[in-house]
Parts: sequence; C-alpha cells; structure tokens
Amino acid sequence: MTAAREVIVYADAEAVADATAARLLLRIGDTLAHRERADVVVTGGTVGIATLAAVAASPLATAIDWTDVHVWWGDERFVPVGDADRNEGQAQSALLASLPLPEENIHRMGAEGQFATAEDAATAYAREYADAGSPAFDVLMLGLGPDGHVASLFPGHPGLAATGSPTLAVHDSPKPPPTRVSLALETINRAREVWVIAAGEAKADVVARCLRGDLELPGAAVAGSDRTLWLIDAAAATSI
Ligand SMILES: O=C1O[C@H](COP(=O)(O)O)[C@@H](O)[C@H](O)[C@H]1O
Repeated sequence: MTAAREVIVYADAEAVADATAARLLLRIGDTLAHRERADVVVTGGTVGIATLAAVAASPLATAIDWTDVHVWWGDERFVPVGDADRNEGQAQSALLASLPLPEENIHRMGAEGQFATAEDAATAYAREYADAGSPAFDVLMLGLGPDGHVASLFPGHPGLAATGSPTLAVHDSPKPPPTRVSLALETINRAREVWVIAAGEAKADVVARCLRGDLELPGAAVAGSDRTLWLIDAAAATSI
C-alpha cells in the first residue's frame, strides 16, 4: 500500500534546501529514537547538493549520532574518482567531509577505474546493499531532471523497467555523462519515505506532469511505502 503524494511548496530553491535539510535531520533523529540505524539515500543535482550543504550548516546536525547513520546514493555517474561529475564527490565537499561519519557507513557507488564496466559497479553495489541486509531506506531523496528523470532512470529508456536486481547499469543516458549506475525503480519504491526535491521554472511543466500521474515519466513512478513528499519551490509549482 502506497501513501498519497504530499506536495509542499516553498518560496525559492534556498528555502527548499533549508527546509529539506531540517526535515532530514529531524527524520534521522526520530528514526534513531526507535531503531538502531538510519539508512538515508542522498541525491546529486542542484537542489540535492544545496540540501546537503544546508545539512552541514544546520545546528540540528550536532544532535545526531552519526555512527548509526548510513549514507547511500540513488545514482552515480560512471566516471573516475575525482571527476567533478561524481555525485559522491559533490556530496563529500558539501557535507560528508564535515560529519563524524565512519567511512564504512558511506556506501559510494563504484567509479570508472575501480570497475571495468558500469555493470560490474552495479553488481558490486547490489552486493553491498544485500550485505547490509537490503534495508528499506528510511529516507530516499531524489532530484528531478527537466525531462522527468530521477536517479539515473530516464523516460523512454530501458532502465526504468529493469527488475530482478536492486541496481542497474545505464548506458547512453540522454544527460551526460552517458554511463551511469542507478538504483532500480523497485528498490527506490521499497524506501519508507521518498522525497522528490525540485526548484525552478524549468521544472514547472515536468512537476505538473508527474503530479498528474504521467507514468512515462520516472518521477511519476516513485513512491515511498509510508510517505511520498514533493518538496518544491513556487517557480516549480506554477503549472500544478
Ligand atoms: O544527473 C542527475 O540529475 C538529477 C537532477 O539534477 P538537477 O540539477 O536538474 O537537479 C539528479 O537528481 C541525479 O542524481 C543526477 O545524477
């Protein structure tokens, strides 16, 4: 059973990032009050990385016992470590470097150079996820591309329908870089809470199409088992 989508509109992109950061930190605290660990999936993208920077700046971050928090990614660009396109590198600079988070709690997707192919990196990530007990993620954040993609699941691309493994390799991505690793849709939808975060006029049409349920768009197909939140700014909400 999937909960209905809730849409929360903030004034601008900065407010989306600040409010999402505060919400995330409170959610992690609440989770750790009744479970031994919290599993959180972070996202790349403009507002995704701004949200991580807002977490780093928040006084609420000091109230969390980070040794019980595990960080995962929804997708990654299959380029070498140190490439500016790496979602994990951007997250490292924006947030992870400033947290007392044990290295073994940071579950990065593999890079070109570490693995021969994106398939190998996807398989290794699936194994890492299984070794962790295949957790239902407590919070899974997703940016939304102007084409309606989430993670590295693109509209009209075969990866959207992939089943049988928690992860997949993506080739010929319409957005560069072309080779990527992604969580599969069915893994995303096992999360307790899925939060789609988007800001800006360029996202207005696609936000409206997703919220109308246009299932050609990956953004319309994601949902958490407990809660699905769309955290957007006024500009991205103009066509709803
Ligand atoms: O390529 C990607 O793009 C999306 C959205 O990016 P945005 O800059 O339009 O917000 C992001 O969520 C995804 O993780 C990333 O790999």
